[in-house]
Amino acid sequence: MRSPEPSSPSPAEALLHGQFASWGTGSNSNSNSCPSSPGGPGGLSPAASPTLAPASNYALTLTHTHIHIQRLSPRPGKEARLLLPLSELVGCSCPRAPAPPLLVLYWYPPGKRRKGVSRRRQVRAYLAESRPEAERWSAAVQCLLRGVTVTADTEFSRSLLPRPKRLLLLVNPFSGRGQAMQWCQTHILPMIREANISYNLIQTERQNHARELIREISLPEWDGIVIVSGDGLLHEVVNGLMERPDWEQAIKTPVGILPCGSGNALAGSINHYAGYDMCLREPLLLNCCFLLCRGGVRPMDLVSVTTSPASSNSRTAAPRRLFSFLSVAWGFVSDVDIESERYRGLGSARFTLGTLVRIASLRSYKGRLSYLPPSVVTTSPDTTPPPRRPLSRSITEGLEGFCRTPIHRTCSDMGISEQRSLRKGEGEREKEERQRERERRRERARGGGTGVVRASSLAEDREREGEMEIEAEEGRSGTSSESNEKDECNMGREERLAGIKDEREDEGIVEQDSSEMKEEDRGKDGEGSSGSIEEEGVLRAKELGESYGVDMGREADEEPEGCYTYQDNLQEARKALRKNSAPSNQIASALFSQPIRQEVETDSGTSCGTEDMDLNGTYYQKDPYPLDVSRERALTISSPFRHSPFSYKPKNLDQNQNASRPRPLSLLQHSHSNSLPPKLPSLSLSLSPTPPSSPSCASPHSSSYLAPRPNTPNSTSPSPSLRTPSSSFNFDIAEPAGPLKNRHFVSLPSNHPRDDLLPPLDQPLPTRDWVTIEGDFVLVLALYQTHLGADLFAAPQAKFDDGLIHLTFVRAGISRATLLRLFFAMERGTHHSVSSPYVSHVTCRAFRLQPLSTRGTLTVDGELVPYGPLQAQVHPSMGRLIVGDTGVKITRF
Ligand SMILES: Nc1ncnc2c1ncn2[C@@H]1O[C@H](COP(=O)(O)OP(=O)(O)OP(=O)(O)O)[C@@H](O)[C@H]1O
Repeated sequence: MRSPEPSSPSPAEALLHGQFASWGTGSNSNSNSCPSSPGGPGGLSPAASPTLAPASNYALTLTHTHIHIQRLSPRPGKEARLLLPLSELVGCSCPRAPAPPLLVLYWYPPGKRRKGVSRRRQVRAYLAESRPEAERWSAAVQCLLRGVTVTADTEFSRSLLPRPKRLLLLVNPFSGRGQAMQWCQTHILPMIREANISYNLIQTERQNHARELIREISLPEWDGIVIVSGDGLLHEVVNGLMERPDWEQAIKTPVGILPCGSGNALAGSINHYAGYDMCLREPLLLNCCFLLCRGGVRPMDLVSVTTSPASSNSRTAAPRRLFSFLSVAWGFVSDVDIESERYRGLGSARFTLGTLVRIASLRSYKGRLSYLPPSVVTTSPDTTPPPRRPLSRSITEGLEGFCRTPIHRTCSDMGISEQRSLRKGEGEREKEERQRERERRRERARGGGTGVVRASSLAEDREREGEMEIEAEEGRSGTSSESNEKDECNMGREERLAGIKDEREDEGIVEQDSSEMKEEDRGKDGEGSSGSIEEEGVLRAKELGESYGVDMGREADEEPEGCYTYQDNLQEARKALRKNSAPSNQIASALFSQPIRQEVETDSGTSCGTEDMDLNGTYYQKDPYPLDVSRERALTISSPFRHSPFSYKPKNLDQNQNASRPRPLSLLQHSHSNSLPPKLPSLSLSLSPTPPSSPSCASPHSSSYLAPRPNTPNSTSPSPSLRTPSSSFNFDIAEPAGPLKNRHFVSLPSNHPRDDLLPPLDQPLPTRDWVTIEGDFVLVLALYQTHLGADLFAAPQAKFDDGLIHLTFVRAGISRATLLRLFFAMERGTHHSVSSPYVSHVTCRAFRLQPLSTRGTLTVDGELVPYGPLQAQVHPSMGRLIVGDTGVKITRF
């Protein structure tokens, strides 16, 4: 028995006091197995009661915060006391007659404070003297759990209890490793029922199913909408709410998340906010489910994101607006997110693996980032009262025995049709659309696609990084922007031409990375020169540990705090993979299995490989679209969702890969863009207010303050799409990098909240207060929650409703070791202390991102959006999130 040295409550504290007998047979009483949750397996059946005899007697005292349990016989005494905090209870019940008069407590104490050790479910049952006594106790405990004000004089009865909360559970059976339905059976539904919450569970059948449902349901019937999935499904729900005509009211519906995806960023933030240790998988799920049952709601910021139109016919298409609760990512982060789809079977370890693979072939992207720093940061408390929800009908399906039967696809009395025919139609439409898209690409290819690409040697880059770091140290008083500008000025045209010449000489080397390795090895007098260029991207990652070991050591010398070698990084990477408990053979098979080979074949065939060979030169006019073949191949990898959305069976790795959501499975095949690191320091930063001199700068391209600096690459050789000044922003700047999900965008209601800090996407930004940075980026990440994944504490300062966007951007030139270190530090949230002149963390209220590289990936909440200019503004406290009861003053849902 847990005995945290409880002191006996004073009589004044006691709300109730009574004597009970234990329930069960002797020492087995009050174990986890007896009794189980109401109606669940092993539940209390009348037949069971006569065989079980009371074994011990207890005195129970209920206070506002605890249930004090003192064993009276046999062996009374201090050690036979249990203090059961109400904060660890999800519910209690008193089973109906003819079951014996029991008080059943559902207790989920946290496990030991070790990562991954989860809450343990304990069921404690006490036999009351009479049924009314058991019911009185049950009502009293539930009143306390549900925030009903009570005193010692209160006459406790069921009538004091508010009606049970009703939750709409939306389950994506394919999220993460496809365990959502299984976890519903084993963890989620039992706990929700123990908390006396009514629910209606619907399995989504396809993409946008949740979005469509949410647009149409009658919201007052629900106290909350809960996603049993990853962050992607919540993105659908938020946008479904915002697409309703009554969006203003609708978006105030509390939303919650029970993590069954791979990233589970929001769940990680909720877990952190509750003060729990970082955890993954079932422990995380149990924590979040527990918090959900406790039922606290907090305001949550939403960010309105305006993206480029998806259609390539941008003249007619309008920018699209969507709402985001988590992140906008460009470059490294979005690449890893999308490309690691192929490792979906690994669960969250897919991101670790994806990170290693992407670091092995690092890219940079040319672009322009503008942001509006917060002048006065105010968090707006959620003052709006929760909407009243008239009880129109009971939606709780028969709970009794629910867990014994397999869960049906929907447990609903709402008459939601399966829409199978619609799905079929959509499949065909999608196919046609893909065909059309391919045609368009071929046409463009014939016309000559363009790309701005370049590369340089890693060794040179390291040197530059070292210099920059020294500079940054010396001139700490100045900003990194100053040093960058200084760099820019120092870098003369001749030097650049020489650099270009050097790079040209490197042509013919298979891959940029390989060339980097060779150069690096040369720089090391051949030391550790593995020389051989492995075709496997991942082999490269592995080799890096060997062939870069020396170099990383050198970097460690340059950076005194880091006796952190690449070997260490790899060690840590391995540990992380182990921690994520993806079996090593699974990871190995993911590393060496078909998808990657496929990628390599493609690489060495016509797409990336060819492109990467050319990357060694400077800007170049690409040959008519060498990517087409591989692209087509990539695009024809279809989602199994379309084939068997209902099947739910254990998957092996391949099946898992196939069962992933309909995202491009092989974006690596059409990987493309600028290689890293760039040879020429090309960052330019402009701080408004240095307003454009005249209103003639209608186009950001022609704007003086946004115009590329004289020595920036696109000023020397801009790609044709950038060269032509236009009066407005050209959405044709890029095409979507891969098949966008089968999204049909519904026009938003006209009375939507305005982005008052932003002009339309095709207009120049305001001249005051904005900061603009132009150059080559490795990544830009805008985050508004603390976590980017359940184990990536990427924005430690973030709060659900701080009214801020937390921007992290990493500029080209950063070394692989530093980048890897940054990501490992991110697990602990200590990455802000990783000192590198290439890494910046700022907060803002709005930002605009203008990719100038022709291709890349952009994600919003981890979902692919059309590649092109994008802008976003935070709308403080617009939504409401179920975060649980964490001792903070909160509104209950
Ligand atoms: N039944 C379904 N079949 C196919 N796709 C679905 C289905 N239900 C939802 N989806 C789509 O799949 C994506 C769901 O992914 P989700 O984010 O929930 O899981 P995940 O990607 O594993 O987790 P995370 O986003 O945390 O990494 C969403 O974009 C959603 O639109």
